[in-house]
Amino acid sequence: MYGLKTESSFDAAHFLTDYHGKCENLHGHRWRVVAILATDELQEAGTCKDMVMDFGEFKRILRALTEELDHSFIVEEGSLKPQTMKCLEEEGFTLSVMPFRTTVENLARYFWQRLDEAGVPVMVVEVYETPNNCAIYERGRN
Ligand SMILES: Nc1nc2c(c(=O)[nH]1)N=C([C@H](O)[C@H](O)COP(=O)(O)OP(=O)(O)OP(=O)(O)O)CN2
Ligand SMILES: [Zn+2]
Repeated sequence: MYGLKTESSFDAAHFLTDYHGKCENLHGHRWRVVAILATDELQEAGTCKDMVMDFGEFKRILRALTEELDHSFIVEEGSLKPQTMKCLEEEGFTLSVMPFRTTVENLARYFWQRLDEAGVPVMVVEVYETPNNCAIYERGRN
């Protein structure tokens, strides 16, 4: 088994719905996303011969995904009143609406699924919410 690992980070705001503690309040993180690809065989020919995939392409794909959320407010769909959403939009804030509670576990699954949809052989995604706290989502556990 061959593996390839890269990472990308983004800054965003969020809050946890139905959380009883400080995380129920709007706050921010610098989320660090670490992605690991895995394949049994390397590519056989061409510019990517003997590679899992080109690092440049892997980094570009992951960075594009983190860039989508960078400096946005990640909001769980339905967690704010429609008029609140309207006001935030009218104020010009960038909202990233997600169909899930914005836990680091769900964000790890989100990035795993987006990488899978991009056609890369993703095995594991780790998302660090703080330097010490990380959630992991792995192939075969979806
Ligand atoms: N299993 C999970 N637990 C928590 C999550 C989560 O996504 N999954 N998220 C949060 C909050 O988002 C919160 O921002 C993180 O809280 P905390 O660990 O307390 O982070 P701090 O940086 O504030 O830690 P301090 O040690 O207090 O500085 C909570 N739990
Ligand atoms: Zn948080």
